[in-house]
Amino acid sequence: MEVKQLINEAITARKQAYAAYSGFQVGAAILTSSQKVFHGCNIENASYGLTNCAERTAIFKAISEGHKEFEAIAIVGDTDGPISPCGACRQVLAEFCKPETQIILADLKGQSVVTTINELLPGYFTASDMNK
Ligand SMILES: O=c1ccn([C@H]2C[C@H](O)[C@@H](CO)O2)c(=O)[nH]1
Ligand SMILES: [Zn+2]
Repeated sequence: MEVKQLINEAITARKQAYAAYSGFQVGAAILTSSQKVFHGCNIENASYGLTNCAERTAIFKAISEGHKEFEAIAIVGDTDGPISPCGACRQVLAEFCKPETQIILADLKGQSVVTTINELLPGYFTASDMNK
């Protein structure tokens, strides 16, 4: 699947955003190694800290349906230039992205960048860091 196609899937997913407090809608689409696409949007809460970002929604949906291998994820918001995932999402991405998994960040104006987890969160904490 083309980068542009996955961005379009994320743009479609964004329409489902529940952004009652920030008014900032985000969409995500994750492509599994079996070429299946799962969608996600941000889901806010009156207790603000309980908000789930779009990319985590997409990842959790895929994981909960038995898909753990990912080729790419696209994340889209109405930013000036590619959206920047929050720290919590970077750590969740680190759990499930391979070094070569394409992390596609985009805005609505056609600007995008393809990056990797090592670029987004260098030195991230991982399971193999634990002596046990
Ligand atoms: O990469 C991002 C950045 C922000 N948000 C959401 C969280 C919150 O609902 C709103 C404003 O931060 O945007 C995402 O879903 N993904
Ligand atoms: Zn986030």
